[in-house]
Amino acid sequence: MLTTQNFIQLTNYKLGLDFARVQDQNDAISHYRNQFHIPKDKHGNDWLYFTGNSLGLQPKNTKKYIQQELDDWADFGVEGHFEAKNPWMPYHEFLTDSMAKIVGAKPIEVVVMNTLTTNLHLLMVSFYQPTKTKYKIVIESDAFPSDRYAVQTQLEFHGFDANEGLIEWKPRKGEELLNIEDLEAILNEQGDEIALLLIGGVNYYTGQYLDIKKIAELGHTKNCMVGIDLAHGAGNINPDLHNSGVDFAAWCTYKYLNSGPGSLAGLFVHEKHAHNTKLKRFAGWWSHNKDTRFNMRQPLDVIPGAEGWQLSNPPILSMAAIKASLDMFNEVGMDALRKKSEQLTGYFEFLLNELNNDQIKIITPSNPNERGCQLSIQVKNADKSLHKKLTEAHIITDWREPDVIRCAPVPLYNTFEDVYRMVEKLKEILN
Ligand SMILES: Cc1ncc(COP(=O)(O)O)c(C=O)c1O
Ligand SMILES: Nc1ccccc1C(=O)C[C@H](N)C(=O)O
Repeated sequence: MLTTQNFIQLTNYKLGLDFARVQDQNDAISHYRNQFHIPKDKHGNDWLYFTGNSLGLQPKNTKKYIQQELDDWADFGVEGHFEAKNPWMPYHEFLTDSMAKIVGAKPIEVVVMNTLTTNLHLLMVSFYQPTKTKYKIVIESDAFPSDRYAVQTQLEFHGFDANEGLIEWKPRKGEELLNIEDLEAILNEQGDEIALLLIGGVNYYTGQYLDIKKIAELGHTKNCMVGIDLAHGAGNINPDLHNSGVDFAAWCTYKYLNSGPGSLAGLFVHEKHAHNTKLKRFAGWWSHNKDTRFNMRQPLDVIPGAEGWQLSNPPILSMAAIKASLDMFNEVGMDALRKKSEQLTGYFEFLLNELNNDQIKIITPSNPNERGCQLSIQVKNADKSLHKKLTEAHIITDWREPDVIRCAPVPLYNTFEDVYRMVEKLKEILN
């Protein structure tokens, strides 16, 4: 596998456009790019799209999958719940096995439902059970704002002061990345007061992929519940959720899982909690035993496992888009994706380092085991003009305040040539 180190050893090799093209020719999964709509400029040239970490591109099959459900709705009305080609009553079950594979879970641990922040709240209803003395929540200091707001309002909902109850796991002074030893220190000092750790598995800003298993071990040693936000992890890295031992996790499907803007989210509850019917939860009729759901007037009989956290009958049109994407993931497999991803991002990192420009600094870890595909490029004395110039050249990255351009070469549809051209343009703008 080509890592950054390999690239550096390849000193005799011209690492320019020719190299990028050879890499693309040798890429075993390059044909998947043709299965996506790639936005184009007015001359018909493909944009260089590096924002799959915000909104993944549309698979060409998505329309067909949604059209199938529209046709079945037209043809069968309510009977589509049973008569549709993919009957709507169990539709979410068609997504479970593929989704479980993507995050390394057992099928009983996974369900697709709601949206990410909604799922985090529902999971906290069950897994944030504070007492008067053990009530604090740890998040990473630069958690995505939605997670921070969710946690603050959970604290307030339970009658605690959100400032006092929230503990931030911070990078050390002058650094951007988190150290697991610092989380350990927080737990050693305040573990008796901490009820929950809710951590972004891959940080949205730095792209740092944290050691989820270690976080779970540390949290559990102090009897804390451990939850992971996998928004930037699902479809990007292999989080091995079941073996990690985390209690719960949630993620969206519109980033690396290419399921469309605002699409439904994933939820994971570890098998060890699957049969604990005593866990508090907010329920709805979709939490209830499928065999007796339509008998009506029944006391709640919760489905074991993740499905028992569902509330409502789900939006099938959104699920159809998820199915289109997951069928592709199932075919390609996370191992092949990760393999290419490490090469593609390694190449990107190499080219950026070759620029040798002290105005820019990659803040994402250089160890492939501590990152997904995203590189976050900090720009000294930044204003947004660099990002604007890239966008004007149809190189789509995103800008995150105060000074970072996030750039995610996605192995399913980005090429080595995309990466090469992006860095060439960056060089031109910086000079
Ligand atoms: C880490 C993280 N958490 C939460 C969210 C919010 O997700 P949603 O709007 O789907 O609830 C996002 C992205 O929007 C995110 O990246
Ligand atoms: N859903 C969106 C809608 C509009 C604009 C951005 C988003 C994002 O997903 C942002 C992403 N979570 C991020 O890491 O910045």
